[in-house]
Amino acid sequence: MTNFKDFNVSEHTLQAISSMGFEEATPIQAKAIPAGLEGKDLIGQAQTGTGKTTAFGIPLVEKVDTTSGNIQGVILAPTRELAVQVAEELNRIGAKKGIFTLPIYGGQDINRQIKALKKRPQIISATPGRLIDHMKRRTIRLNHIHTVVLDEADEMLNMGFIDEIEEILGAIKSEHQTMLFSATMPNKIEALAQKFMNNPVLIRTKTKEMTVKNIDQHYIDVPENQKFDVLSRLLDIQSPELAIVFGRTKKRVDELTEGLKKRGYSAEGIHGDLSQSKRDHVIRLFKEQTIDIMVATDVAARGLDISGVTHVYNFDIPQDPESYVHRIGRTGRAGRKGLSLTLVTPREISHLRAIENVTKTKIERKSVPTYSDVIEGNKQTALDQLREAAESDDIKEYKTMAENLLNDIDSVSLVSAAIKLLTKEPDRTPVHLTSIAPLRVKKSKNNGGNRKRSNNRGYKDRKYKDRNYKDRKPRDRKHQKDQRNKNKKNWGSKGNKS
Ligand SMILES: Nc1ncnc2c1ncn2[C@@H]1O[C@H](COP(=O)(O)OP(=O)(O)OP(=O)(O)O)[C@@H](O)[C@H]1O
Ligand SMILES: [Mg+2]
Repeated sequence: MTNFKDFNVSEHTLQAISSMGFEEATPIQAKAIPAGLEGKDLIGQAQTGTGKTTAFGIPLVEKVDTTSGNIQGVILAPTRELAVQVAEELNRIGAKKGIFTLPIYGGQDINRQIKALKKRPQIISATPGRLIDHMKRRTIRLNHIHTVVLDEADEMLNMGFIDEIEEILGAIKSEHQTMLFSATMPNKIEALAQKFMNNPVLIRTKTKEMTVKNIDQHYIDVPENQKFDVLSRLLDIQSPELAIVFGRTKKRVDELTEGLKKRGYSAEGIHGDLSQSKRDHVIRLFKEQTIDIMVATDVAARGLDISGVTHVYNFDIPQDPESYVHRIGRTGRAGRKGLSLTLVTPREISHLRAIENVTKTKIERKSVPTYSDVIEGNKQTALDQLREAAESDDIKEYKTMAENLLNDIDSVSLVSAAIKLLTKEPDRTPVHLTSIAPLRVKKSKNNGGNRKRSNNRGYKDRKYKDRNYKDRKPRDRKHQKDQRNKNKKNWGSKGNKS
Protein backbone atom coordinates (compact mmCIF):
# COMPACT_ATOMS: atom_id res chain seq x y z
CA MET A 1 0.00 0.00 0.00
CA THR A 2 1.37 3.38 -0.92
CA ASN A 3 0.13 6.51 0.71
CA PHE A 4 0.26 9.74 -1.26
CA LYS A 5 2.39 11.16 1.56
CA ASP A 6 5.12 8.70 0.54
CA PHE A 7 5.62 10.62 -2.68
CA ASN A 8 7.78 13.64 -2.86
CA VAL A 9 4.90 16.04 -3.53
CA SER A 10 3.89 19.42 -2.19
CA GLU A 11 1.53 19.94 0.71
CA HIS A 12 -0.90 21.66 -1.65
CA THR A 13 -1.14 18.62 -3.88
CA LEU A 14 -1.54 16.32 -0.88
CA GLN A 15 -4.40 18.47 0.36
CA ALA A 16 -6.04 18.43 -3.06
CA ILE A 17 -5.75 14.63 -3.31
CA SER A 18 -7.19 14.25 0.16
CA SER A 19 -10.15 16.48 -0.66
CA MET A 20 -10.74 14.29 -3.74
CA GLY A 21 -11.23 11.47 -1.25
CA PHE A 22 -8.22 9.41 -2.31
CA GLU A 23 -6.44 7.65 0.53
CA GLU A 24 -4.14 5.04 -0.94
CA ALA A 25 -2.45 5.30 -4.32
CA THR A 26 -3.53 2.70 -6.87
CA PRO A 27 -0.80 0.34 -8.19
CA ILE A 28 -0.22 2.36 -11.39
CA GLN A 29 -0.04 5.56 -9.34
CA ALA A 30 2.43 3.97 -6.92
CA LYS A 31 4.75 3.17 -9.82
CA ALA A 32 4.17 6.01 -12.27
CA ILE A 33 4.07 9.00 -9.92
CA PRO A 34 7.69 8.62 -8.66
CA ALA A 35 8.99 8.03 -12.20
CA GLY A 36 6.95 10.96 -13.48
CA LEU A 37 8.25 13.21 -10.71
CA GLU A 38 11.82 12.29 -11.68
CA GLY A 39 11.08 13.71 -15.10
CA LYS A 40 11.44 10.40 -16.94
CA ASP A 41 9.68 9.75 -20.21
CA LEU A 42 7.26 6.96 -19.54
CA ILE A 43 4.70 4.63 -21.03
CA GLY A 44 2.05 3.72 -18.47
CA GLN A 45 -0.28 0.82 -18.99
CA ALA A 46 -2.86 -0.27 -16.45
CA GLN A 47 -6.39 -1.57 -16.56
CA THR A 48 -9.38 0.69 -17.04
CA GLY A 49 -10.62 2.69 -14.07
CA THR A 50 -7.40 2.33 -12.06
CA GLY A 51 -6.51 6.01 -11.79
CA LYS A 52 -4.17 6.72 -14.70
CA THR A 53 -5.35 10.34 -14.89
CA THR A 54 -4.02 11.07 -11.42
CA ALA A 55 -0.91 9.02 -12.21
CA PHE A 56 0.10 11.60 -14.81
CA GLY A 57 -1.83 14.48 -13.23
CA ILE A 58 0.25 14.68 -10.05
CA PRO A 59 3.70 14.85 -11.72
CA LEU A 60 2.34 17.35 -14.23
CA VAL A 61 0.79 19.63 -11.62
CA GLU A 62 3.87 19.36 -9.43
CA LYS A 63 6.10 20.53 -12.26
CA VAL A 64 4.08 23.64 -13.06
CA ASP A 65 5.68 26.92 -12.15
CA THR A 66 2.85 28.99 -10.71
CA THR A 67 4.75 32.23 -11.10
CA SER A 68 4.65 31.84 -14.88
CA GLY A 69 1.56 32.43 -16.98
CA ASN A 70 2.85 30.31 -19.85
CA ILE A 71 1.27 27.07 -20.98
CA GLN A 72 3.63 24.47 -19.57
CA GLY A 73 1.78 21.21 -19.96
CA VAL A 74 -0.23 19.69 -22.80
CA ILE A 75 -2.45 16.65 -22.54
CA LEU A 76 -3.77 15.16 -25.77
CA ALA A 77 -6.93 13.08 -25.70
CA PRO A 78 -8.83 11.33 -28.51
CA THR A 79 -12.31 12.69 -27.80
CA ARG A 80 -13.80 15.98 -26.71
CA GLU A 81 -15.58 14.54 -23.70
CA LEU A 82 -12.34 13.02 -22.49
CA ALA A 83 -10.42 16.28 -22.97
CA VAL A 84 -13.05 17.99 -20.78
CA GLN A 85 -13.03 15.27 -18.14
CA VAL A 86 -9.24 15.21 -17.89
CA ALA A 87 -9.20 19.01 -17.53
CA GLU A 88 -11.72 18.72 -14.69
CA GLU A 89 -9.58 16.15 -12.88
CA LEU A 90 -6.43 18.23 -13.38
CA ASN A 91 -8.25 21.29 -12.03
CA ARG A 92 -9.07 19.31 -8.90
CA ILE A 93 -5.48 18.11 -8.47
CA GLY A 94 -4.12 21.60 -9.09
CA ALA A 95 -6.80 23.45 -7.10
CA LYS A 96 -4.77 24.19 -3.99
CA LYS A 97 -1.69 25.12 -5.99
CA GLY A 98 -3.80 27.52 -8.05
CA ILE A 99 -3.20 25.78 -11.37
CA PHE A 100 -5.65 26.24 -14.18
CA THR A 101 -6.19 23.59 -16.85
CA LEU A 102 -8.25 24.58 -19.88
CA PRO A 103 -9.96 22.09 -22.20
CA ILE A 104 -9.45 22.85 -25.90
CA TYR A 105 -11.60 20.80 -28.24
CA GLY A 106 -13.45 20.81 -31.53
CA GLY A 107 -17.15 21.62 -31.67
CA GLN A 108 -16.87 24.48 -29.21
CA ASP A 109 -16.78 28.09 -30.41
CA ILE A 110 -13.12 28.88 -31.01
CA ASN A 111 -13.55 32.51 -29.96
CA ARG A 112 -14.79 31.36 -26.61
CA GLN A 113 -11.62 29.32 -26.26
CA ILE A 114 -9.47 32.26 -27.33
CA LYS A 115 -11.12 34.35 -24.62
CA ALA A 116 -10.56 31.62 -22.04
CA LEU A 117 -6.91 31.36 -23.06
CA LYS A 118 -6.50 34.99 -21.94
CA LYS A 119 -6.96 33.68 -18.39
CA ARG A 120 -3.52 32.11 -18.84
CA PRO A 121 -3.98 28.40 -18.23
CA GLN A 122 -0.75 26.64 -17.31
CA ILE A 123 -2.03 23.34 -18.71
CA ILE A 124 -4.27 22.55 -21.66
CA SER A 125 -6.14 19.32 -22.26
CA ALA A 126 -6.82 19.14 -25.96
CA THR A 127 -8.07 17.13 -28.88
CA PRO A 128 -5.35 17.17 -31.56
CA GLY A 129 -7.29 18.84 -34.40
CA ARG A 130 -8.41 21.86 -32.42
CA LEU A 131 -4.99 22.33 -30.84
CA ILE A 132 -3.49 22.55 -34.32
CA ASP A 133 -6.10 25.18 -35.24
CA HIS A 134 -4.95 27.27 -32.30
CA MET A 135 -1.29 26.72 -33.14
CA LYS A 136 -1.93 27.99 -36.68
CA ARG A 137 -3.76 31.04 -35.37
CA ARG A 138 -0.96 31.53 -32.87
CA THR A 139 -3.51 31.65 -30.09
CA ILE A 140 -1.62 28.79 -28.44
CA ARG A 141 2.16 28.65 -28.40
CA LEU A 142 4.01 25.61 -27.29
CA ASN A 143 7.40 27.19 -26.64
CA HIS A 144 7.32 26.80 -22.86
CA ILE A 145 6.02 23.25 -22.68
CA HIS A 146 7.87 20.99 -20.26
CA THR A 147 5.40 18.10 -20.06
CA VAL A 148 3.35 16.32 -22.72
CA VAL A 149 0.84 13.57 -21.97
CA LEU A 150 -0.84 11.40 -24.56
CA ASP A 151 -3.87 9.91 -22.88
CA GLU A 152 -5.30 6.92 -24.80
CA ALA A 153 -2.30 7.18 -27.10
CA ASP A 154 -3.18 4.01 -29.04
CA GLU A 155 -6.67 5.28 -29.75
CA MET A 156 -5.37 8.51 -31.22
CA LEU A 157 -3.33 6.39 -33.63
CA ASN A 158 -6.37 4.21 -34.38
CA MET A 159 -8.32 7.31 -35.24
CA GLY A 160 -5.70 8.38 -37.73
CA PHE A 161 -4.42 11.30 -35.67
CA ILE A 162 -0.79 10.36 -36.34
CA ASP A 163 -0.10 13.38 -38.57
CA GLU A 164 -1.56 15.77 -36.02
CA ILE A 165 0.35 14.18 -33.17
CA GLU A 166 3.58 14.35 -35.11
CA GLU A 167 2.89 17.97 -35.96
CA ILE A 168 2.21 18.87 -32.33
CA LEU A 169 5.10 16.91 -30.85
CA GLY A 170 7.41 18.17 -33.58
CA ALA A 171 6.48 21.75 -32.72
CA ILE A 172 7.59 21.42 -29.09
CA LYS A 173 11.19 22.49 -29.18
CA SER A 174 11.71 23.11 -25.46
CA GLU A 175 13.12 20.32 -23.34
CA HIS A 176 10.21 18.25 -22.17
CA GLN A 177 9.03 15.06 -20.59
CA THR A 178 6.60 12.85 -22.52
CA MET A 179 4.17 10.40 -20.93
CA LEU A 180 1.91 7.96 -22.77
CA PHE A 181 -1.01 6.31 -21.00
CA SER A 182 -3.61 3.71 -21.94
CA ALA A 183 -5.11 0.44 -20.75
CA THR A 184 -3.99 -1.07 -24.05
CA MET A 185 -0.61 -0.56 -25.69
CA PRO A 186 -0.41 -2.28 -29.05
CA ASN A 187 2.98 -2.58 -30.71
CA LYS A 188 2.39 0.26 -33.11
CA ILE A 189 2.91 2.66 -30.21
CA GLU A 190 6.59 1.72 -30.38
CA ALA A 191 7.25 3.74 -33.51
CA LEU A 192 5.80 6.82 -31.87
CA ALA A 193 7.77 6.20 -28.69
CA GLN A 194 11.00 5.75 -30.63
CA LYS A 195 10.52 8.93 -32.55
CA PHE A 196 9.36 11.22 -29.78
CA MET A 197 10.49 9.76 -26.48
CA ASN A 198 13.77 9.61 -24.71
CA ASN A 199 14.52 6.14 -23.27
CA PRO A 200 10.98 5.74 -21.96
CA VAL A 201 10.42 3.50 -18.98
CA LEU A 202 7.58 1.06 -19.42
CA ILE A 203 5.36 1.01 -16.37
CA ARG A 204 2.84 -1.77 -16.19
CA THR A 205 0.87 -3.17 -13.35
CA LYS A 206 1.29 -6.89 -12.97
CA THR A 207 -1.89 -8.55 -14.09
CA LYS A 208 -2.45 -11.35 -16.54
CA GLU A 209 -5.86 -10.13 -17.63
CA MET A 210 -6.34 -6.92 -19.54
CA THR A 211 -9.63 -6.29 -17.80
CA VAL A 212 -10.33 -5.74 -14.11
CA LYS A 213 -11.61 -8.65 -12.04
CA ASN A 214 -14.53 -6.69 -10.61
CA ILE A 215 -16.39 -6.76 -13.93
CA ASP A 216 -18.46 -9.90 -14.40
CA GLN A 217 -18.20 -10.57 -18.12
CA HIS A 218 -20.99 -12.42 -19.89
CA TYR A 219 -22.11 -13.08 -23.41
CA ILE A 220 -25.28 -14.34 -25.01
CA ASP A 221 -25.35 -16.20 -28.30
CA VAL A 222 -28.35 -14.77 -30.18
CA PRO A 223 -29.41 -14.31 -33.82
CA GLU A 224 -29.20 -10.77 -35.13
CA ASN A 225 -32.95 -10.30 -35.48
CA GLN A 226 -33.59 -11.21 -31.85
CA LYS A 227 -30.97 -8.94 -30.33
CA PHE A 228 -33.27 -6.04 -29.57
CA ASP A 229 -35.81 -8.20 -27.72
CA VAL A 230 -33.01 -9.80 -25.75
CA LEU A 231 -31.64 -6.39 -24.82
CA SER A 232 -35.09 -5.26 -23.63
CA ARG A 233 -35.45 -8.39 -21.55
CA LEU A 234 -32.03 -7.93 -20.02
CA LEU A 235 -32.80 -4.33 -19.11
CA ASP A 236 -36.00 -5.46 -17.41
CA ILE A 237 -34.41 -8.32 -15.55
CA GLN A 238 -31.20 -6.59 -14.52
CA SER A 239 -32.71 -3.11 -14.09
CA PRO A 240 -29.33 -1.38 -14.22
CA GLU A 241 -28.83 1.81 -12.27
CA LEU A 242 -26.90 3.32 -15.17
CA ALA A 243 -26.13 1.41 -18.35
CA ILE A 244 -24.19 2.11 -21.51
CA VAL A 245 -25.32 0.26 -24.62
CA PHE A 246 -22.69 0.20 -27.37
CA GLY A 247 -23.70 -0.05 -31.01
CA ARG A 248 -21.41 -0.41 -33.99
CA THR A 249 -22.39 2.62 -36.06
CA LYS A 250 -24.00 6.01 -35.64
CA LYS A 251 -27.09 4.86 -37.48
CA ARG A 252 -27.29 1.86 -35.24
CA VAL A 253 -27.08 4.07 -32.16
CA ASP A 254 -29.90 6.27 -33.49
CA GLU A 255 -32.10 3.29 -34.20
CA LEU A 256 -31.39 1.65 -30.87
CA THR A 257 -32.13 4.86 -28.98
CA GLU A 258 -35.44 5.30 -30.80
CA GLY A 259 -36.36 1.67 -30.20
CA LEU A 260 -35.59 1.86 -26.50
CA LYS A 261 -37.60 5.06 -26.14
CA LYS A 262 -40.53 3.43 -27.93
CA ARG A 263 -40.47 0.69 -25.34
CA GLY A 264 -40.51 3.20 -22.52
CA TYR A 265 -36.88 3.22 -21.42
CA SER A 266 -35.22 6.51 -20.62
CA ALA A 267 -32.38 6.45 -23.11
CA GLU A 268 -30.40 8.93 -25.19
CA GLY A 269 -27.76 8.37 -27.83
CA ILE A 270 -24.31 9.85 -28.32
CA HIS A 271 -22.09 9.70 -31.40
CA GLY A 272 -19.80 11.82 -33.52
CA ASP A 273 -22.47 13.20 -35.87
CA LEU A 274 -24.37 14.98 -33.10
CA SER A 275 -23.67 18.60 -32.31
CA GLN A 276 -21.35 19.16 -29.39
CA SER A 277 -24.13 20.79 -27.39
CA LYS A 278 -26.29 17.69 -27.87
CA ARG A 279 -23.38 15.45 -26.86
CA ASP A 280 -22.76 17.55 -23.75
CA HIS A 281 -26.45 17.48 -22.94
CA VAL A 282 -26.65 13.68 -23.16
CA ILE A 283 -23.57 13.23 -20.98
CA ARG A 284 -25.04 15.65 -18.43
CA LEU A 285 -28.41 13.86 -18.35
CA PHE A 286 -26.64 10.56 -17.87
CA LYS A 287 -24.29 11.80 -15.16
CA GLU A 288 -27.13 13.29 -13.17
CA GLN A 289 -29.12 10.07 -13.74
CA THR A 290 -32.03 11.82 -15.45
CA ILE A 291 -31.69 9.12 -18.08
CA ASP A 292 -30.45 5.71 -17.13
CA ILE A 293 -29.34 4.36 -20.49
CA MET A 294 -26.78 5.97 -22.74
CA VAL A 295 -26.52 4.41 -26.18
CA ALA A 296 -23.14 5.09 -27.76
CA THR A 297 -20.65 4.35 -30.47
CA ASP A 298 -17.02 3.84 -29.52
CA VAL A 299 -16.78 7.61 -29.14
CA ALA A 300 -17.78 6.95 -25.50
CA ALA A 301 -15.60 3.87 -25.08
CA ARG A 302 -12.40 5.53 -23.99
CA GLY A 303 -11.54 7.06 -20.67
CA LEU A 304 -14.99 8.32 -19.65
CA ASP A 305 -15.41 8.07 -15.92
CA ILE A 306 -19.07 8.21 -14.98
CA SER A 307 -19.69 6.94 -11.51
CA GLY A 308 -22.65 4.65 -11.07
CA VAL A 309 -22.41 2.84 -14.41
CA THR A 310 -23.36 -0.65 -13.31
CA HIS A 311 -23.85 -2.33 -16.71
CA VAL A 312 -22.26 -2.22 -20.13
CA TYR A 313 -24.10 -3.93 -22.96
CA ASN A 314 -22.30 -4.58 -26.21
CA PHE A 315 -25.35 -4.71 -28.43
CA ASP A 316 -22.89 -5.29 -31.27
CA ILE A 317 -19.67 -7.11 -30.59
CA PRO A 318 -16.79 -4.61 -30.77
CA GLN A 319 -14.42 -4.49 -33.72
CA ASP A 320 -11.37 -5.62 -31.81
CA PRO A 321 -10.21 -6.76 -28.38
CA GLU A 322 -8.87 -3.33 -27.41
CA SER A 323 -12.23 -1.77 -28.05
CA TYR A 324 -13.86 -4.49 -25.93
CA VAL A 325 -11.49 -3.77 -23.04
CA HIS A 326 -12.25 -0.04 -23.09
CA ARG A 327 -16.00 -0.38 -23.60
CA ILE A 328 -16.55 -2.73 -20.69
CA GLY A 329 -14.14 -0.62 -18.65
CA ARG A 330 -16.80 2.09 -18.40
CA THR A 331 -18.09 0.02 -15.47
CA GLY A 332 -16.22 -1.58 -12.56
CA ARG A 333 -14.18 1.56 -11.95
CA ALA A 334 -12.20 2.50 -8.85
CA GLY A 335 -12.83 -0.92 -7.31
CA ARG A 336 -16.61 -0.94 -7.81
CA LYS A 337 -18.49 -3.93 -9.18
CA GLY A 338 -19.76 -3.99 -12.72
CA LEU A 339 -21.35 -6.29 -15.25
CA SER A 340 -20.80 -6.50 -18.98
CA LEU A 341 -22.87 -8.40 -21.46
CA THR A 342 -22.03 -8.91 -25.11
CA LEU A 343 -24.59 -10.06 -27.66
CA VAL A 344 -22.91 -12.35 -30.15
CA THR A 345 -24.53 -13.70 -33.29
CA PRO A 346 -23.64 -17.32 -34.15
CA ARG A 347 -21.24 -16.30 -36.90
CA GLU A 348 -19.37 -13.97 -34.54
CA ILE A 349 -18.42 -16.58 -31.96
CA SER A 350 -14.88 -16.86 -33.31
CA HIS A 351 -14.58 -13.13 -32.83
CA LEU A 352 -15.55 -13.51 -29.19
CA ARG A 353 -12.97 -16.26 -28.74
CA ALA A 354 -10.32 -13.98 -30.19
CA ILE A 355 -11.28 -11.30 -27.65
CA GLU A 356 -10.96 -13.88 -24.86
CA ASN A 357 -7.52 -14.92 -26.11
CA VAL A 358 -6.14 -11.44 -26.41
CA THR A 359 -7.59 -10.18 -23.13
CA LYS A 360 -6.79 -13.47 -21.34
CA THR A 361 -10.24 -13.52 -19.83
CA LYS A 362 -13.05 -16.03 -19.81
CA ILE A 363 -16.33 -14.50 -20.88
CA GLU A 364 -19.13 -16.54 -19.39
CA ARG A 365 -21.96 -17.74 -21.60
CA LYS A 366 -25.50 -16.99 -20.48
CA SER A 367 -28.66 -18.31 -22.04
CA VAL A 368 -31.25 -16.10 -23.71
CA PRO A 369 -33.58 -14.85 -20.99
CA THR A 370 -37.12 -16.11 -21.35
CA TYR A 371 -40.37 -14.20 -21.15
CA SER A 372 -41.04 -15.67 -17.71
CA ASP A 373 -37.58 -14.55 -16.55
CA VAL A 374 -38.71 -11.04 -17.48
CA ILE A 375 -41.93 -11.35 -15.50
CA GLU A 376 -39.93 -12.58 -12.52
CA GLY A 377 -37.48 -9.68 -13.00
CA ASN A 378 -40.28 -7.15 -13.17
CA LYS A 379 -41.88 -8.60 -10.02
CA GLN A 380 -38.56 -8.24 -8.25
CA THR A 381 -38.26 -4.63 -9.44
CA ALA A 382 -41.78 -3.93 -8.16
CA LEU A 383 -40.87 -5.47 -4.83
CA ASP A 384 -37.72 -3.35 -4.59
CA GLN A 385 -39.74 -0.22 -5.39
CA LEU A 386 -42.28 -1.08 -2.73
CA ARG A 387 -39.59 -1.75 -0.15
CA GLU A 388 -37.85 1.52 -0.95
CA ALA A 389 -41.11 3.47 -0.74
CA ALA A 390 -42.01 1.79 2.56
CA GLU A 391 -38.69 2.88 4.04
CA SER A 392 -39.04 6.49 2.90
CA ASP A 393 -40.54 9.28 5.01
CA ASP A 394 -43.04 10.64 2.54
CA ILE A 395 -45.74 7.99 2.98
CA LYS A 396 -47.10 9.32 6.26
CA GLU A 397 -50.19 10.79 4.64
CA TYR A 398 -51.20 7.32 3.37
CA LYS A 399 -51.06 5.64 6.76
CA THR A 400 -54.66 6.27 7.79
CA MET A 401 -55.89 4.91 4.47
CA ALA A 402 -53.68 1.86 4.93
CA GLU A 403 -54.99 1.24 8.44
CA ASN A 404 -58.58 1.47 7.20
CA LEU A 405 -57.83 -0.97 4.40
CA LEU A 406 -56.19 -3.38 6.82
CA ASN A 407 -59.43 -3.52 8.77
CA ASP A 408 -61.09 -5.09 5.71
CA ILE A 409 -58.30 -7.00 3.96
CA ASP A 410 -55.49 -9.10 5.37
CA SER A 411 -51.97 -7.68 5.03
CA VAL A 412 -50.62 -10.46 2.75
CA SER A 413 -53.41 -9.97 0.20
CA LEU A 414 -52.92 -6.24 0.32
CA VAL A 415 -49.16 -6.34 -0.28
CA SER A 416 -49.64 -8.97 -3.02
CA ALA A 417 -52.07 -6.62 -4.77
CA ALA A 418 -49.60 -3.72 -4.47
CA ILE A 419 -46.81 -5.82 -6.04
CA LYS A 420 -49.15 -6.95 -8.80
CA LEU A 421 -50.12 -3.38 -9.64
CA LEU A 422 -46.53 -2.24 -9.63
CA THR A 423 -45.27 -5.10 -11.79
CA LYS A 424 -44.62 -3.77 -15.26
CA GLU A 425 -45.95 -5.73 -18.20
CA PRO A 426 -43.12 -6.38 -20.64
CA ASP A 427 -43.43 -3.84 -23.42
CA ARG A 428 -43.49 -5.62 -26.76
CA THR A 429 -43.95 -2.63 -29.03
CA PRO A 430 -42.47 -3.73 -32.37
CA VAL A 431 -39.06 -2.24 -33.08
CA HIS A 432 -37.29 -2.66 -36.38
CA LEU A 433 -33.55 -2.21 -36.69
CA THR A 434 -31.69 -2.26 -39.98
CA SER A 435 -29.75 -5.49 -39.82
CA ILE A 436 -26.00 -5.41 -40.11
CA ALA A 437 -23.59 -8.05 -41.28
CA PRO A 438 -21.71 -10.02 -38.66
CA LEU A 439 -18.11 -9.20 -37.92
CA ARG A 440 -15.64 -11.82 -38.97
CA VAL A 441 -12.17 -12.55 -37.84
CA LYS A 442 -9.88 -11.76 -40.69
CA LYS A 443 -7.76 -14.81 -41.34
CA SER A 444 -4.07 -14.48 -41.98
CA LYS A 445 -1.26 -17.01 -42.10
CA ASN A 446 -0.58 -16.66 -38.40
CA ASN A 447 -4.06 -16.09 -37.27
CA GLY A 448 -6.88 -18.52 -37.76
CA GLY A 449 -10.32 -17.74 -36.42
CA ASN A 450 -10.61 -20.18 -33.55
CA ARG A 451 -6.99 -20.97 -33.12
CA LYS A 452 -5.20 -19.85 -30.04
CA ARG A 453 -3.45 -16.69 -31.03
CA SER A 454 0.09 -15.83 -30.19
CA ASN A 455 -0.59 -12.22 -31.00
CA ASN A 456 -3.53 -10.15 -32.02
CA ARG A 457 -2.49 -9.40 -35.56
CA GLY A 458 -5.45 -9.14 -37.82
CA TYR A 459 -7.10 -6.78 -35.36
CA LYS A 460 -4.37 -4.35 -34.67
CA ASP A 461 -4.18 -2.86 -38.08
CA ARG A 462 -7.85 -2.31 -38.48
CA LYS A 463 -9.29 1.12 -38.49
CA TYR A 464 -12.33 1.53 -36.35
CA LYS A 465 -15.42 2.22 -38.35
CA ASP A 466 -17.16 4.63 -36.10
CA ARG A 467 -15.30 7.37 -34.43
CA ASN A 468 -15.54 11.04 -33.94
CA TYR A 469 -13.84 12.35 -37.03
CA LYS A 470 -15.04 15.88 -36.57
CA ASP A 471 -11.75 17.09 -35.12
CA ARG A 472 -9.87 15.84 -38.11
CA LYS A 473 -8.76 17.60 -41.27
CA PRO A 474 -10.68 16.86 -44.51
CA ARG A 475 -7.74 15.00 -45.99
CA ASP A 476 -7.81 12.54 -43.14
CA ARG A 477 -11.52 12.09 -43.48
CA LYS A 478 -11.04 11.12 -47.07
CA HIS A 479 -8.29 8.73 -46.10
CA GLN A 480 -10.60 7.24 -43.50
CA LYS A 481 -13.37 6.84 -46.04
CA ASP A 482 -11.04 5.01 -48.40
CA GLN A 483 -9.99 2.84 -45.52
CA ARG A 484 -13.60 2.11 -44.67
CA ASN A 485 -14.34 1.12 -48.21
CA LYS A 486 -11.37 -1.18 -48.13
CA ASN A 487 -12.56 -2.64 -44.84
CA LYS A 488 -16.04 -3.06 -46.19
CA LYS A 489 -14.64 -5.24 -48.91
CA ASN A 490 -12.70 -7.28 -46.39
CA TRP A 491 -15.63 -7.90 -44.11
CA GLY A 492 -18.55 -7.87 -46.46
CA SER A 493 -20.30 -5.19 -44.41
CA LYS A 494 -23.48 -3.82 -45.89
CA GLY A 495 -22.26 -0.32 -45.41
CA ASN A 496 -23.84 0.85 -42.20
CA LYS A 497 -20.94 3.11 -41.92
CA SER A 498 -20.44 5.88 -39.50
N1 LIG B 1 -6.05 6.62 -5.44
C1 LIG B 1 -7.34 6.58 -5.70
N2 LIG B 1 -8.23 6.19 -4.76
C2 LIG B 1 -9.55 6.14 -5.04
N3 LIG B 1 -10.11 6.49 -6.22
C3 LIG B 1 -9.27 6.89 -7.19
C4 LIG B 1 -7.85 6.96 -6.99
N4 LIG B 1 -7.30 7.40 -8.13
C5 LIG B 1 -8.29 7.60 -9.01
N5 LIG B 1 -9.48 7.30 -8.45
C6 LIG B 1 -10.81 7.37 -9.10
O1 LIG B 1 -10.88 6.25 -9.96
C7 LIG B 1 -11.69 6.55 -11.08
C8 LIG B 1 -11.01 6.11 -12.36
O2 LIG B 1 -9.87 6.90 -12.59
P1 LIG B 1 -9.36 7.25 -14.07
O3 LIG B 1 -10.45 7.79 -14.87
O4 LIG B 1 -8.13 8.04 -13.92
O5 LIG B 1 -9.02 5.78 -14.59
P2 LIG B 1 -8.16 5.33 -15.86
O6 LIG B 1 -7.15 4.37 -15.36
O7 LIG B 1 -7.68 6.52 -16.58
O8 LIG B 1 -9.25 4.54 -16.69
P3 LIG B 1 -9.44 4.45 -18.30
O9 LIG B 1 -8.43 3.43 -18.78
O10 LIG B 1 -10.83 3.97 -18.47
O11 LIG B 1 -9.19 5.79 -18.86
C9 LIG B 1 -11.98 8.03 -11.02
O12 LIG B 1 -13.30 8.23 -10.56
C10 LIG B 1 -10.98 8.56 -10.04
O13 LIG B 1 -11.46 9.68 -9.36
MG1 LIG C 1 -8.08 7.38 -18.39
